[in-house]
Amino acid sequence: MPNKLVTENMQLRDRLVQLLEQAKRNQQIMRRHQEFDLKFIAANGLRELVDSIFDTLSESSQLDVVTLCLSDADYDIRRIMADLAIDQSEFPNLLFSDREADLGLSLVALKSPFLGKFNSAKYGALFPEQVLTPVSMAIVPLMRQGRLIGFLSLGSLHDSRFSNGMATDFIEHLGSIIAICLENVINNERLKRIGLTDSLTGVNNRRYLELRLREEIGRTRRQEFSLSCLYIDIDHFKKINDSVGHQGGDEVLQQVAARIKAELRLSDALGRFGGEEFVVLLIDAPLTHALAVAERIRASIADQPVVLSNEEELRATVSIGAAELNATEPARSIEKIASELIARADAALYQAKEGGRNQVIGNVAAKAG
Ligand SMILES: Nc1nc2c(ncn2[C@@H]2O[C@H](COP(=O)(O)OP(=O)(O)OP(=O)(O)O)[C@@H](O)[C@H]2O)c(=O)[nH]1
Repeated sequence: MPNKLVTENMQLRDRLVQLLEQAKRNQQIMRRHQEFDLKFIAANGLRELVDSIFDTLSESSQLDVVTLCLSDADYDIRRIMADLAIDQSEFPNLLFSDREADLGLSLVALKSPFLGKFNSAKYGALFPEQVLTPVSMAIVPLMRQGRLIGFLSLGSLHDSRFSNGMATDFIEHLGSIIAICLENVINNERLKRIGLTDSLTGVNNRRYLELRLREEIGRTRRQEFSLSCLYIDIDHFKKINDSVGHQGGDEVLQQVAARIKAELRLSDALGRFGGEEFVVLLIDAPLTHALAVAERIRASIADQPVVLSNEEELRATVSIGAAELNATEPARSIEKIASELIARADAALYQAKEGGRNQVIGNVAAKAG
């Protein structure tokens, strides 16, 4: 009898040790999950979130390949990435689907995680050839408010890593956190763009230009590089509206904005300042450079007719005034310096209009004074 008790006691002790170990392991897993959550939630913007999804998951979960596929039928997310100067080639594992149908039925119908062997016919779209081909995988649909916004795909070169019947709680939780964070950063970027973008032409608006000008003046003061400003106005725009209608006029505005943008560097800033007026900030550019850019813009608009959506063609021209920030500005408020720079470019524009339009004038006198 005592022997039986001793054996039972030992068995219970063993069981207790096992349970304690299990509890410790669970606690470690929980802690790791919380670390994931915190990293994703703390990501400051789209680039940081995508970086953190790939780095954190590949390293901490020892996965051989992680891909993220986002539904982007309107090209909206890719446009946001371009505006944020995020080069898509930096993220070969970030994929986009233009249409759900392109992903195949088996994927679109997936409403909860799938764990199992990799099957290229069904899931090849999520692990394209340029990325590593896994042996086993977990595919996690990313859902927001009942809508599929993409897939997170985890792949391993070991066939036992993911198999049918494994618990999916953690993976489901991971999917919902990533879906919320993605939606959040993308919506934030959309909001920023709405507040600082001109809805007709898609270029920045006046508010953005004014904020950016203040920033650039501050930088110019600290680093002593040059900053120039172009004030661009479409000539006789009232006549254009009168001849092709307001909608045709809107199309001219869009095409002029696109032609100006095509002549600028990525670091320059273009904004629609008012009706048919645009302002460009040329970063690290003295007046001579600004005049050359302005001349290219003028020619790119005057030399090619604008073709409207109804195929009607018309000639448009612009007048441009240019001014450079005076590097030896006495210490005055940034607001004052900003408004004077714009006013000097505007004064040069006035001279260009007076001089017969379709021309560029630089505010040389003001620069010297
Ligand atoms: N289609 C369209 N027209 C606009 C928009 N905003 C302003 N306008 C028009 O732009 C015209 C500007 O005319 P004005 O300021 O008289 O100048 P202009 O005819 O371009 O003549 P100059 O600048 O002297 O060469 C007005 O007829 C406005 O109604 C817009 O968003 N769309």
